[in-house]
Amino acid sequence: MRVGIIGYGTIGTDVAGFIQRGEAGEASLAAVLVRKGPTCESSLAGRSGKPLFTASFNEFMEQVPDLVVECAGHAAVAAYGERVLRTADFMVVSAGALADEDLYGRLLITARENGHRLVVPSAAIAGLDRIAAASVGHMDEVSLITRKPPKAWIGTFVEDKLNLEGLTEPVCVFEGPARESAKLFPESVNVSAALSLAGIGFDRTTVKVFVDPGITSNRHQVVARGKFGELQLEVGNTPSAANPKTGYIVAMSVIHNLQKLSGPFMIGL
Ligand SMILES: NC(=O)C1=CN([C@@H]2O[C@H](COP(=O)(O)OP(=O)(O)OC[C@H]3O[C@@H](n4cnc5c(N)ncnc54)[C@H](O)[C@@H]3O)[C@@H](O)[C@H]2O)C=CC1
Ligand SMILES: O=C([O-])CC(=O)C(=O)O
Repeated sequence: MRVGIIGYGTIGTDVAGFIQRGEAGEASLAAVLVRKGPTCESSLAGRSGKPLFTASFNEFMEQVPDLVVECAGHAAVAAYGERVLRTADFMVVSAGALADEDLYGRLLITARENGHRLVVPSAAIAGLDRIAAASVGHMDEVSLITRKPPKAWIGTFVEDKLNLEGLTEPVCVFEGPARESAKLFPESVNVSAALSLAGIGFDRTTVKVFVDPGITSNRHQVVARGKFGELQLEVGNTPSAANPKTGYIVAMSVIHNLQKLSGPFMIGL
């Protein structure tokens, strides 16, 4: 399976490294779409030889990837999604982009018409297998509480509202439906979108977001109730050194999905 990556930041670099070290099953790395490009990173050699680094989307797609992994943010999903799905499967890490109903609808139609798939990995959250199965029946509630340390909010609008360095207590910076949280925190609460897509949708999934000076990991608590029974879980993701908003687990989850999609055995669906 030939893979293309859009975005060579924190997640994209990790994903490329895992693939080149042979850790992504049968997947090989065909090309990386960067914003300004070809860079010195074109020296990234490994299992797939040297993948093409390019800033040209056409050149990128000419490498004929079977699957494109988006690791570049909401705008990239909107800019490239339909064009990717005409010729390849599309794995969307920036799942919050799909809170735009119109975009989500167009991506699904394009995928269906062209025989490709839109794939959302679990990424920073857990339990989507159970939530998705549970949503086959009636569900009463799916809720999420996301908490991240102050440094994870640097560079977001939260920085303008709070003195991040001076916080001594957790502060709730959002409470409402997932459709709003996914749009309001494009780099930080994509988990609310993945949870919504797995379960009862963006409007019924409820979300609270906290800046919490008392923690060192990025924490996501999920509660769900319905005909299936109930689920309560909490994950604590180690923040990446390169970007404290993002947990290392995100790239690992992408790699696990590449293993599933390219190989003979699937688990954790
Ligand atoms: N689903 C989930 O659980 C999570 C999703 N995310 C999403 O993943 C995105 C990426 O996260 P990081 O790698 O930590 O961010 P990052 O800021 O370290 O890297 C993003 C990279 O994408 C590049 N880029 C942006 N637009 C591009 C374009 N049009 N073409 C090519 N490259 C482009 C940037 O130059 C940058 O190098 C976040 O913005 C967020 O939306 C992040 C963490 C968890
Ligand atoms: O990595 C995390 O813990 C979650 C994250 O940034 C997101 O959902 O966008």
